[in-house]
Amino acid sequence: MNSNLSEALAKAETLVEALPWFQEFHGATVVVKYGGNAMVEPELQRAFAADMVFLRYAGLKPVVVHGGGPQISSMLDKLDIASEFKGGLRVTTPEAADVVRMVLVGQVGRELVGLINGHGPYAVGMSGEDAQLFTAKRRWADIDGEKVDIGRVGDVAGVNTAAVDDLIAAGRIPVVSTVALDGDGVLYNLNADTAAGALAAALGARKLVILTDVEGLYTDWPRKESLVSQIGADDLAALLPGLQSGMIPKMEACLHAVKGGVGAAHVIDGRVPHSTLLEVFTHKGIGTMVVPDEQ
Ligand SMILES: Nc1ncnc2c1ncn2[C@@H]1O[C@H](COP(=O)(O)OP(=O)(O)O)[C@@H](O)[C@H]1O
Ligand SMILES: CC(=O)N[C@@H](CCC(=O)OP(=O)(O)O)C(=O)O
Repeated sequence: MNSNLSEALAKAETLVEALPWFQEFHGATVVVKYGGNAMVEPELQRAFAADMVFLRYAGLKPVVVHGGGPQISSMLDKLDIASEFKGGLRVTTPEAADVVRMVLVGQVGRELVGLINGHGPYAVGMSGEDAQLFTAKRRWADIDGEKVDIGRVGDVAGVNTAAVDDLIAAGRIPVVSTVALDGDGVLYNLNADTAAGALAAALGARKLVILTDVEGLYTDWPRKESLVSQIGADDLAALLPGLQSGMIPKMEACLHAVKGGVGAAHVIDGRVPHSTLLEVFTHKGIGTMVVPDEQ
């Protein structure tokens, strides 16, 4: 067999390997959370945008929720506004909340919408404020069992999926920026993992996929051998109090999603190009998978 033909056959095998997953996930809603740390390379952003369009053409219904922590930090630095994290959440003054909205809605969200729409008229950006997608309520950080005031940081008090449902029904790819108002119209900064978990549960999504800058969850961070490939909801709940920094909202979101009826929640390495496709369409998947307890 000549080398051109064997190369072509290898490609055909890759496509055929994906067939069961195309069948399994046809018509399924998948919420993909794209973390700010996984979008620092332009090439990775382009690959991510192509993957979302691929999912759509493969018959899935992707909904993107994006972060932008590093991008917010860099804008706050430029504006000389101090910022720190407590329990994985940014302490947010009213002034910082305006910057968070400006960066997430006006910059990061726009860039992703533009990249996806390089492939056709699919992406529509929206903020948690639009059509009351999210209603916020004040959130405190939990530091060693103590409630700590972190300002304008919101938890999700309610999700109204109507506008997202409309966009999905029209064949669009919603791209969600995670700021929201409370009942009095006060602006809150929602952690993007938290918002993605809540949205996945409210939509009855089949999967939540969280792209970050690490291979997955380590039970004993950063010991390499402690990387978890699969964990049940109860075991994860037992592990949560011992987790640190950015992993806290991520794993809380996974737990919230699977407890809320989502089939599985994954934390995967967004530094790997096309990691979402590898997760959805290959036998082994990648990263850490959180499953409901009955599995
Ligand atoms: N147990 C853990 N397992 C994996 N990563 C961890 C763990 N504890 C802390 N981390 C840190 O969490 C980071 C991911 O969170 P974060 O920086 O908030 O990412 P993102 O911008 O994708 O939301 C990793 O880069 C890693 O440094
Ligand atoms: C309350 C809180 O921490 N909000 C986050 C919102 C952005 C985010 O979650 O971005 P990543 O997904 O890139 O971490 C922040 O201000 O950084």
